[in-house]
Amino acid sequence: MQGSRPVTLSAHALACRRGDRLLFRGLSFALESGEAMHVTGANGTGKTTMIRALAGLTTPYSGSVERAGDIGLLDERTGLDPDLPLGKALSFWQRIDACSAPSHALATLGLAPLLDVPVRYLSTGQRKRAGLAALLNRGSPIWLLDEPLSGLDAAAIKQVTALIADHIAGGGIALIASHQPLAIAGLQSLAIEKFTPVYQDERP
Ligand SMILES: Nc1ncnc2c1ncn2[C@@H]1O[C@H](COP(=O)(O)OP(=O)(O)OP(=O)(O)O)[C@@H](O)[C@H]1O
Repeated sequence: MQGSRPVTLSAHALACRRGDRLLFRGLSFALESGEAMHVTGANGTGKTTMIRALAGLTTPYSGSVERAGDIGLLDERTGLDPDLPLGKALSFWQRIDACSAPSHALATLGLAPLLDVPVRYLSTGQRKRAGLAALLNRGSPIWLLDEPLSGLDAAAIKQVTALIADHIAGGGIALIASHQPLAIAGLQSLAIEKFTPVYQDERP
């Protein structure tokens, strides 16, 4: 997949804010080909915001992001046309991305029986698996996964965990924000702490 091109993702002293509120600051990490990191933190600490900054979808307040390799983002939006049958919705991106045929991903994720079902009729877990199929088809070396296990049953959690492990074993990078434990060997971790501003009372 990655060939001989280097695959890296790093952040240096990253800080992000939403509106007037600083969510976190001073986040640094560096991932290379074959490495994965589990990002944890309480609701609202800024995991999704960090992923969006890493993907270039939002500008960090300060700090920097560097990457070598294409990004594949999985979040709560599948990017699949809700009115199209699943098979056609996936094929649309196949043509745009000039990526591989979706059959492998469909079989792996148990989606083959759902190809004629409009995306809007898919259940939460089916939609999540459809988003993963689109991600697999894209073949991007750097995966940014925002809660990839939410809404999945036990069997699907195993399948998706195995897919992430395969991706890393194939030389990819995965950064995974998840409230759930991840059974992936060698996983690094990054805990985002809630930022508490320190106010200096300058009154006499
Ligand atoms: N568009 C927005 N405008 C203003 N504030 C926002 C916006 N989107 C998110 N926020 C706020 O930014 C903070 C961080 O949100 P974010 O979704 O990054 O957290 P999270 O760690 O991913 O949370 P969760 O674990 O619940 O998914 C939250 O307090 C949220 O209310």
